[in-house]
Amino acid sequence: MPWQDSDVYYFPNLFSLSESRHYFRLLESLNWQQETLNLYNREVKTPRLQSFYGDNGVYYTYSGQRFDATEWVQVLSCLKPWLASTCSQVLGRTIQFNAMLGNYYRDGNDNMGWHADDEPELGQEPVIASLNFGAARDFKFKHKFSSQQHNLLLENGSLLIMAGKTQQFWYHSLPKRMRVAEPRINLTFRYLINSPK
Ligand SMILES: O=C(O)CCC(=O)C(=O)O
Ligand SMILES: [Fe+2]
Repeated sequence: MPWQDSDVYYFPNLFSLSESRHYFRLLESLNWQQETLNLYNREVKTPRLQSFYGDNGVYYTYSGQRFDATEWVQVLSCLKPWLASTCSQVLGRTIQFNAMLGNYYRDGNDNMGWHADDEPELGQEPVIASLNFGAARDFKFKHKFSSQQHNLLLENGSLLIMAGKTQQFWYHSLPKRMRVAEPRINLTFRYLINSPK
């Protein structure tokens, strides 16, 4: 995408309709959980389900809680090297992933608020490869220091890659869409640099 301070690529139809359906069905059986977060002493349920897989010992911290990765399962072990080589071709350097944070949006009410994936464990200029299955949903970008905004429709069977300075300069979000009745599964493959436990 030709946006300033960013390195964003969108590939629709990376998978055919029947491949996407097949993946959606397989991915429905990941260990989806609705996390409860403590925000200002109130217990708040995240407005979506999440799952977290990764190499042995990989974890991430979020809102003061620590999440340890579940061991890889077959569908993810297959997607991971294939996605890493796809990203390596796109970016022209070797890309690896050691974790996958998944999001399950049950319908258009489920959403994700504005954030940047800029935690220290993601390192400088992280590469985040995001696969989309099921309902098409709007995905928004908002520049951190100017008024620029962009909208991308993330369709069934598509890939979004965010790299370079994207997380440093932009927030992104997945807003509610009341008219969407179907579920959506999103997989974000990442590389986490963990300090020793
Ligand atoms: O569901 C999406 O496409 C957004 C996922 C996301 O931004 C994240 O997991 O950090
Ligand atoms: Fe994100």
